[in-house]
Amino acid sequence: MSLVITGASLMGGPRKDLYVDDAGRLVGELPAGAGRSRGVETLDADGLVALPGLVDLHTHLREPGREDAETVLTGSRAAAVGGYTAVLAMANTTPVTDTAEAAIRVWELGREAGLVDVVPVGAVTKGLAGEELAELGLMARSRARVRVFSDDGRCVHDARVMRRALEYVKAFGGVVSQHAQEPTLAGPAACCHEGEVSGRLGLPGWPGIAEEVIVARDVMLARHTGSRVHVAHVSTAGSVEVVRWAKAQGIDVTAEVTPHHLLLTTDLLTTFDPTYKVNPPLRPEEDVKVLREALADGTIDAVATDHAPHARHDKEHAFVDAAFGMLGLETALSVVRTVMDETFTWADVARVMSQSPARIARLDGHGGTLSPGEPGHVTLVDPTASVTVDRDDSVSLSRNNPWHGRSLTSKVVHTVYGGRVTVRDGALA
Ligand SMILES: NC(=O)N[C@@H](CC(=O)O)C(=O)O
Repeated sequence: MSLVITGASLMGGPRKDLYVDDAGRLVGELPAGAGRSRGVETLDADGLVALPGLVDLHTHLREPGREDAETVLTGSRAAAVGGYTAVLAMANTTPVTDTAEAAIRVWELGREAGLVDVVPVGAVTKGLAGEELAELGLMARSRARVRVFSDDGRCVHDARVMRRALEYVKAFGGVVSQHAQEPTLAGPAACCHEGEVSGRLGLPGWPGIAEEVIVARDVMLARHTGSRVHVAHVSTAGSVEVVRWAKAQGIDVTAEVTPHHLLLTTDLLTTFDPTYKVNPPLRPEEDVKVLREALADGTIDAVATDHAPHARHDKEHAFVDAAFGMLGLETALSVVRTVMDETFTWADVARVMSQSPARIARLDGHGGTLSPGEPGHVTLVDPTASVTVDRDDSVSLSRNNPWHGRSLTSKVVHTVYGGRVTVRDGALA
């Protein structure tokens, strides 16, 4: 059945009706009101902003291995509620996604869930051990069409392995997404940002320089190999400086920032609440300010959630012992809208949360522009809503939600995936 989305403002521009045909493709814009007479399913979007379906470059779905924290199905639900129509599922599952079979399995689970495109990320190295390259070519050529490779959770710290990986993925337009954390500078005990607060609280810290030296090394390796590198969850002003320099040299580098690194700061450590323990750690206000500026000026290409669900028994520990990570899929758009000022337009939101991530991941069928011929993936947002986050409202299996109790601006109301309404009035359809 075809669908008409009526009265939405396209990326904050003029109000139009959007028509999705029965093959799930955007047919084109109709003048407002024209859709109502066509005798097809109608989705009322009066007063809402229409964005191309959001794409998350960095999601942890936990299946296989930790289905008590999240599954492909529950993570897909959280994604849809957050306005996403595609997520890249990180490889640090048990077993690790380091073979074509493992990648196909995740991809199939995503198809079964049927709520978003679940695109597996392949590990760079076998078992994330950082030594031997995983089956990069087989994963790329498989039905799962893997294009993004990452040992996320661990850094590909061996420069020789990183160089090989970059050379290898070049052959099929792949990219290495690096978790930049130099392991001798950020030792195994490090649990938060190294600085004044960690010193005062006596917590072992991980300094910004541990990220920056890897980013600097990797952009040089990308230049040397003529290949493409992506910096996952950039968290410091120094990393931004390196990325800005590298882009100016024409080096093929892209970068993402998480919603939490755009708002939350190191001071939250004083609560000793392990909800705020995340990797890379929350940084000081000075870094947050630079990250926002870099997102606005395009130095940082994308917002990616790093949605990292954890079961209670892994999170509810003393700060030093708790697992790293926080939820993000359901709140990402509202956080971005809350932290970025009015000069950051809806077209900018579409760029950093849909268009650029789709381009970086070489995703088929996520054009990110709502143009005719693109698949009917549409996110409809109420720009005036204010929501107070309640962690128990989540459709994720986990509750490690750092936004609990906070008021955020704007809210995803409906999500349309391939012409099918997956979320209506904020709830799964
Ligand atoms: N981002 C996180 O804090 N956690 C991630 C992996 C990681 O440590 O990067 C996870 O898988 O839980």
